[in-house]
Amino acid sequence: MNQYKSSANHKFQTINLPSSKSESNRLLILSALCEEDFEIHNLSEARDTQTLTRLLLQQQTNKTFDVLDAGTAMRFLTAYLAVSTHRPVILTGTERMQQRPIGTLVNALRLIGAEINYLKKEDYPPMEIKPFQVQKSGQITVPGNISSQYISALLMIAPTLPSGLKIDIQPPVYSIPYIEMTIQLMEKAGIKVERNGYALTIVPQKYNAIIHEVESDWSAASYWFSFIALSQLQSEISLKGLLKDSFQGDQAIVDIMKQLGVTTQFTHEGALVKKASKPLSNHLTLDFKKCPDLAQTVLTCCAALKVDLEITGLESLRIKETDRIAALQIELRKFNCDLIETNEAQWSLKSAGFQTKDKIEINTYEDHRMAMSFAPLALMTNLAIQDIEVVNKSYPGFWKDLESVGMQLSKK
Ligand SMILES: O=C(O)C1=C[C@@H](OP(=O)(O)O)[C@@H](O)[C@H](O)C1
Ligand SMILES: C=C(OP(=O)(O)O)C(=O)O
Repeated sequence: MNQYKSSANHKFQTINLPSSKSESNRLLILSALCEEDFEIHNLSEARDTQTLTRLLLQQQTNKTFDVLDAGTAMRFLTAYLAVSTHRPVILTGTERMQQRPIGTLVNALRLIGAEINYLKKEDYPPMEIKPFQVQKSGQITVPGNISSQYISALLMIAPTLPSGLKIDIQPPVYSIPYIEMTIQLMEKAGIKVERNGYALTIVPQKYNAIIHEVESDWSAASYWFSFIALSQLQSEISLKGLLKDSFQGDQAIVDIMKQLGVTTQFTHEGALVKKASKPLSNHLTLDFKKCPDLAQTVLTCCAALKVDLEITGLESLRIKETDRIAALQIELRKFNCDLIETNEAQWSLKSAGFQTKDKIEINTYEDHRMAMSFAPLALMTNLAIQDIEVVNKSYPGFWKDLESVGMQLSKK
């Protein structure tokens, strides 16, 4: 058990954020698909990225590819191995990974011509992937509302297919910024993606090697925005390496936090984040379809600020590292707040009753974002956060950074 306690004074601080996990994982796959290696600077140190790097390096010798709990690595490697392995291989992950569906992606790949067999349960990892023989189809339809990672995975392999690929994405389309990020990085590597609404056409093309500097991670930055939102008026923090014109959709945190009284000023170093006022309203309406990874940060922060929410766009949270909706419901209850499904795909957060006790224990459900999203609430009470190593998935330096701004950690 690990306990966090706030300290009184938070003056100006600088945080060296981790670099983007999403951008890093795409660059690794694109580099592997290119005949020459990319020159990638500032690659993420997240466990997910380290795992993907290691698995790609061991590609020639590995029989089993274990992605642990890395969803993007699982989805991207499924497509990558389906078109590039020269011998049958096994792709697997943690127990939770074996509960995160992959059937939609596998169906699309099978239509294209891939040979993939489930080893335990239909539509879920682990799978055996055999060498690709001939392309059977150059056109697939993929639902847009399960995981954008399937679409990114298909997009990245598309130019390497003998006949290219037309992907028809069936609306509604969730996590659009992640699809945009994939396309933008592919375009940077010289690939042309023709767009006609949600129909994307990629003719056979070769990737060009690129030099790329990975930006700081906006999802990781969100915990610092929450930290400032819960701090005293005028508190400030400098978040290094954040770009205003980012590849990442989670920069949406800037506009969300503005409504909670937090201002953002971009400098040549990154972003200067300041608590300028109290929340502008005690009732907000927010949609997380484009930024699902911000949901936990924003809901915990709003609960602590006693800001009620009407929420949409949480559906994909059920199939992430844990069922994030259920996890939030249980943990927010400990602060006397309720997250209620009011209608299908609509939720309300009732925050007015927010209260703390001397010490509150937070379970993290093997989900890094549960740990990091509740951590700023240690400004208000003692928190005993379970299984703190969970943050290594995306932000290994999180607790050290939190200590650097004056939070006290005691390990028990
Ligand atoms: O492509 C990516 O890098 C990601 C896409 C999103 O997943 P979904 O598309 O499954 O929502 C996001 O939640 C995940 O953390 C990273
Ligand atoms: C959902 C996430 O990651 P993944 O799907 O890659 O496991 C995340 O980092 O919040």
